[in-house]
Amino acid sequence: MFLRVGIRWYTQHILFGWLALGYASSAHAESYWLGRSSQVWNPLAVRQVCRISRDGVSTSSFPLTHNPSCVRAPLPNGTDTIMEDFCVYTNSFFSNGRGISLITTPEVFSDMTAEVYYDEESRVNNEDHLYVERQTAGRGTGLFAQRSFIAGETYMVKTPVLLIARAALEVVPREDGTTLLRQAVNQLPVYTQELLMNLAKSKGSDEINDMVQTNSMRLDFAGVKYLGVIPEAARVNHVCRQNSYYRFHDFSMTLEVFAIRNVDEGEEFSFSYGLSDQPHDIRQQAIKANWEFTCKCALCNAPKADIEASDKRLARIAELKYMLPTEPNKGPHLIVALPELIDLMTEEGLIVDRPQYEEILAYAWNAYGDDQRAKEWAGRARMGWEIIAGKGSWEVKRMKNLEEHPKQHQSWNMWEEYWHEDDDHNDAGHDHDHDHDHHH
Ligand SMILES: C[S@@+](CC[C@H](N)C(=O)[O-])C[C@H]1O[C@@H](n2cnc3c(N)ncnc32)[C@H](O)[C@@H]1O
Repeated sequence: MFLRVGIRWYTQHILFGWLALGYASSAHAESYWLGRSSQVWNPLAVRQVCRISRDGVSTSSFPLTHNPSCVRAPLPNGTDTIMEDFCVYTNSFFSNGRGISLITTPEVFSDMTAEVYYDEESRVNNEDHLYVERQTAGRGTGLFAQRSFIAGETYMVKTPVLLIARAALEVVPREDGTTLLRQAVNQLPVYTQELLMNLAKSKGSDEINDMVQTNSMRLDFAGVKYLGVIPEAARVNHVCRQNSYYRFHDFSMTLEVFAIRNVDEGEEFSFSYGLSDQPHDIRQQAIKANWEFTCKCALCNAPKADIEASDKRLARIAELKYMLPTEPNKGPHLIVALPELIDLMTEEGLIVDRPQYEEILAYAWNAYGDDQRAKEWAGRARMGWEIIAGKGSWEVKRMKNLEEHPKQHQSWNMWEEYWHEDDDHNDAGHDHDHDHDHHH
C-alpha cells in the first residue's frame, strides 16, 4: 500500500506503568519454581553461558552475578498452551556498578551478547549540570532543566535497572510475579535498590508492584516488549502537551531522553503518560483511573473556551486520521487532508506524531509529480524526525534522500497511471498553480 511505503509508524508511546501489571489470576494459571538464585563468583572473569538456554544453539555471553531463578507458567499459543520459563537475570556490575535485572525468557536472554555488556563508555554520564530533581507543589518530585535546551537536545542517557518482559506479567500469577520482582530488586546493588524503592507509589498495592506500576516505561528491546524502570526518568511528571520524549537504544541498552521543543532553564521536564489525543474529560478520567491524580496541566486548567477549542481540534484530528485513504488511487485526497491535519497538530502541540504525516504528504506530492512540494515537505519531515527519531536516524536519511532525489524515489509520478485510467481521479489536490507536464 502506498501510504505505508517505507514508513515506520512511530508508535512508541510514553506510558508509565499503564495497566501493565495485570498479572494472570491464579485461578487459570499454575506455575512452579525451577531454580533458586545464588551468587556467582567473579562473573567478569568467566563469560558465563546461559545455563538454561534450551535450544542447544543460542548462548548468552552476558555475564551474570547471580544464578537465574525461574518460574514456569502456561503461555497461550494459538489454541494450545505451552509452558514457558520466565527467569530473573541479574548483573549487579552492569553500567558502572548501577546493576540491571531482567525478567524474561531464556530464549530472549540468550540472544543478549557481550557487546551490550562491554560497551561501557556511552553509558557513564554525569548529568548533574543538565537536570535536577525538585519537590513540586502537588506533583511530588519533578525533574527540572538546569540550563536551556533546544528542540531535539538530549538531556539524559541512562540504562534501565529493571527490564521486565510484558509477557511475563501477562502469564505469571501475581504471587510468583511478585517473588520474581522482589528477587530482581534484591539482587541489585544496595544503592540501586534504594533508588528504586524511593520512587513514587500511587496504587496502594504492595510496595514492589506499586513501584513498578507507577514508574515503568514501555520499551521495545530486540523486538520484545518490556516495561523498564529508569529511576531518573521516572521523576518526569505528566502534562498533556509534553516537552520531552524518549528513545530506547537496543545495542547500548540505554534510554535517551530529549527535549521535543525548546525548554527554558528552570522549566520542568514533562512527558505525556498517554491519551494526549483524547478530549479533555476522557483524558482526565483515564489519568485519574490509572495514576490516581487529577491532571492540572496548562491545557487541563485552561479557560473553558480554550478547552472546548482544543477538544474541537482533537475531534477533527481524529476524523481526518480516520478518513485518510490507504488506496493508492485515492492518494490525491491526501494532498487535501494532510495540510489540515498537520496544521491542527501544530496548533494543538502534538509534535511527536507530526513528522510521519509530513512524510506521507511529501510522498503524496511526489506521486503527484510535484518535486518542489515533495522536497519542501520532505524537508519539514526531516526536521521533525531530527527531533523525534534523532539526527542519525534512518527516518532522517530517508527524508534527505527524498529531498535530494525526488524523481528517483519509487513514489515519483506514481499516480499518473490512475489519472490516465480514470479522469475522475484528476480533480483532487488542485490547490496549486504549477504546471504538470507529466499529466497529459
Ligand atoms: C512516574 S512518577 C513521576 C514522578 C513523581 N512525581 C515522583 O515524585 O517521583 C508518577 C507519579 O507522579 C505523580 N504525578 C505525575 N504527574 C502528575 C501531575 N501532572 N499532577 C499530579 N501528580 C502527578 C503521580 O503521583 C504519579 O503517580
